[in-house]
Amino acid sequence: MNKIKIGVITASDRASRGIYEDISGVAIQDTMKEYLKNDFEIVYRCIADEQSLLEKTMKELCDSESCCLVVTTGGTGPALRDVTPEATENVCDKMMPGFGELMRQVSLQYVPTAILSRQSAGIRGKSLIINLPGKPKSIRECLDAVFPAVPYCIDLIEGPYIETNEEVIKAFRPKTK
Ligand SMILES: Nc1ncnc2c1ncn2[C@@H]1O[C@H](COP(=O)(O)OP(=O)(O)OP(=O)(O)O)[C@@H](O)[C@H]1O
Ligand SMILES: Nc1nc2c(c(=O)[nH]1)N[C@H]1C(S)=C(S)[C@@H](COP(=O)(O)O)O[C@H]1N2
Repeated sequence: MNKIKIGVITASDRASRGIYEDISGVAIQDTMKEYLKNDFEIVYRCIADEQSLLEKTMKELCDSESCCLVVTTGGTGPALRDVTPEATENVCDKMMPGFGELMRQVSLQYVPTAILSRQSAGIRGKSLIINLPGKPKSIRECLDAVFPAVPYCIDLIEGPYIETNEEVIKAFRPKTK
């Protein structure tokens, strides 16, 4: 069986130019290592906040690399160059607004500016794309909230069966009988 692939896309003008280190992209990778029992491979890209480049990269990770999950960080706010949600919407067949709703609700416990994030999620083919904000500390805050629903979502789009380390994060799968 092929190894599961997880895509990580950092959308940051400055991290992509090497002005600062991409702490958030690394935090997503570290979180996946903690969460997942499956053997998996990360497909990582750190790119500028350019909508066409974001769309091209999302398509590449979903279609050519066959990532069952693609997690993005950055570019979800109101700034002129923040276009990650638009890119996500353009490449997705269907949007999954519940992810953004829950992440904003949980994030409000940490920062009042959580309402500034337009983060969302959506399905492209057999891939789930989830947007996270750019701030390094937001990665775990958001993923801990939504990840319990991710394995079942991937079941429903006919992706691989994802198993989690239950002492870290517990996947919820509704009983089918
Ligand atoms: N990938 C990242 N790694 C480390 N720190 C980050 C990253 N993304 C954002 N940050 C930090 O969070 C702050 C706010 O994030 P925000 O996404 O608004 O940055 P930004 O100024 O739009 O980034 P950029 O100019 O690189 O696109 C940044 O100033 C930076 O300190
Ligand atoms: N959990 C969490 N969510 C958060 C934040 C945070 O620090 N933690 N920062 C907020 C801020 S200040 C902004 S501007 C928006 C958008 O961030 P982005 O443009 O880096 O994606 O995310 C918000 N969501």
